[in-house]
Amino acid sequence: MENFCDSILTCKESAEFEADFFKGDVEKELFAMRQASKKIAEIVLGEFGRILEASPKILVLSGSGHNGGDALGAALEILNRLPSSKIDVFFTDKNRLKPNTQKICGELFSFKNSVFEVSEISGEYDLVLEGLAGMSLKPPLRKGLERAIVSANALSAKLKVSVDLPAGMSDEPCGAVFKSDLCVMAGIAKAPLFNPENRGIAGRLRYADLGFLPNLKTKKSIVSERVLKPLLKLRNVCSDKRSYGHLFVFAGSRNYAGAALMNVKAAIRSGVGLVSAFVPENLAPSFAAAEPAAIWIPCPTTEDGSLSLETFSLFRERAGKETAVLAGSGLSGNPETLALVSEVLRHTEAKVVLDADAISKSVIASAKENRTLITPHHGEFLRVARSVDDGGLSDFSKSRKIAILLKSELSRIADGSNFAFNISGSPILSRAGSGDILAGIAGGLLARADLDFTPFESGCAAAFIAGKIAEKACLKYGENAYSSSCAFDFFREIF
Ligand SMILES: NC(=O)C1=CN([C@@H]2O[C@H](COP(=O)(O)OP(=O)(O)OC[C@H]3O[C@@H](n4cnc5c(N)ncnc54)[C@H](O)[C@@H]3O)[C@@H](O)[C@H]2O)[C@H](O)CC1
Repeated sequence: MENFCDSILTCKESAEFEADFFKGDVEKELFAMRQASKKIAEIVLGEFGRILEASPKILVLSGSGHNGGDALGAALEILNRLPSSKIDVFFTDKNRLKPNTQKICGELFSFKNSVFEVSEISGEYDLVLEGLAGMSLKPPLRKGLERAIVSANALSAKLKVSVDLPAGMSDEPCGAVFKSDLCVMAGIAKAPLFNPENRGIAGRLRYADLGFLPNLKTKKSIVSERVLKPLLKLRNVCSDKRSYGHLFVFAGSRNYAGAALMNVKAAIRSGVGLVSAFVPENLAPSFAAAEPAAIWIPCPTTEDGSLSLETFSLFRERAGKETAVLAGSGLSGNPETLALVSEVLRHTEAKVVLDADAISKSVIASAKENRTLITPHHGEFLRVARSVDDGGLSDFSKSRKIAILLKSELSRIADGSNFAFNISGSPILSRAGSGDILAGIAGGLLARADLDFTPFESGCAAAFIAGKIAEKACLKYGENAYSSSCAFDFFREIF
């Protein structure tokens, strides 16, 4: 199994690793700093250029460490790409800049008509790049830094970006913390960003992989874009649809019809060879018109319009062909429908994804060990588990031997041996339909015989892909004027 995750280290571990890796080699450090600066600028302009002006007014907040150098370097990169930018720079201690920070600072200030030093943090900016302090911050905060953080938090700006981690955030609480909209972790993903008490402070998290951190097996990790590698391979020329697996979907009901269609469309676009969807009989014709590539199986329903237990015989006629089963999206909590899902689980040898209503104690009791992924949001998870904290997630996955993709603004994937955060995506996903698409991707990937993903891997890949689709969709639609059904246009841009 390829490792699809990158390590998370504490600030202390990161500082120790970097000290050992760079061994004070200033040229090597400068190279890393330029790479970090470039990646930060690329993320800022690539993803958020849409909300900045063509001539942005930028404030750089620089400490004397390398964090400051990265922020100054990012401003320099932005200036090179948007030459009419106006840049103000505030230093906490200009006389003590580290040599590389000093060097980048000199390069930035050589643009005399565009770059100015300011002695206080005030005014209005399009973009704030905060590099006041990073992983080497030692509590308690000195007064100057604390004042700078407080003033920066009071500033009005379209986008506040913290470099590596927000100033004031560290392994231990230090007091004031810079509040950002975006945080670009440089070289190493830092643990404080993932502590529950810090969630939300740093805004959207992104990772600038500088390629110097080897794969260290850490307790917690972030999903890496390497997860896409198997999906970017050319398909085998001597293959047919069966080579890519067959997903059986049990989804939709009278009140939640669209969920089934979302599941199926997402699964098909995840590359699975065949999808058979068991849906309420009255919905099948319109679904077939909307997605003719799927096999729509009209199924008998209960009085309230959800799949009835009689559907089981339709499954039995086809059983054995499925390489994965996806059940639950829009299915309703009707006990008869849940009994159907339990019965299907008892009679399939395939891997399983359970979503939404199918995340119930009775259904999970029928799931086979090490073959199941559940995709709950917090409320759904609390129906079957005691706690949504990291420990609760690990304990549940370990004791039940199932993988969990717990959806939230920072989704977590665990399977008892592995624990990963997914950082792709944005609040554009906080709308109806996102979960159905996510479950469809997870089901589609899990069914793909050619990939042979574990439930944990398919959870990681699905969360990462759904997030990346959201990032691409934002560029076209912004975060508001968007519908989940537009997501299908963006699969091709990801893999
Ligand atoms: N190691 C490298 O060569 C590279 C690292 N990169 C990234 O740079 C930052 C870390 O840089 P570092 O210089 O180690 O630390 P900081 O920028 O966090 O500097 C700390 C900063 O804060 C001041 N400070 C410390 N404690 C306090 C306090 N209690 N109150 C006030 N101020 C405090 C200290 O004086 C410094 O000014 C990290 O992101 C790395 O990944 C580059 O990307 C590449 C090269």
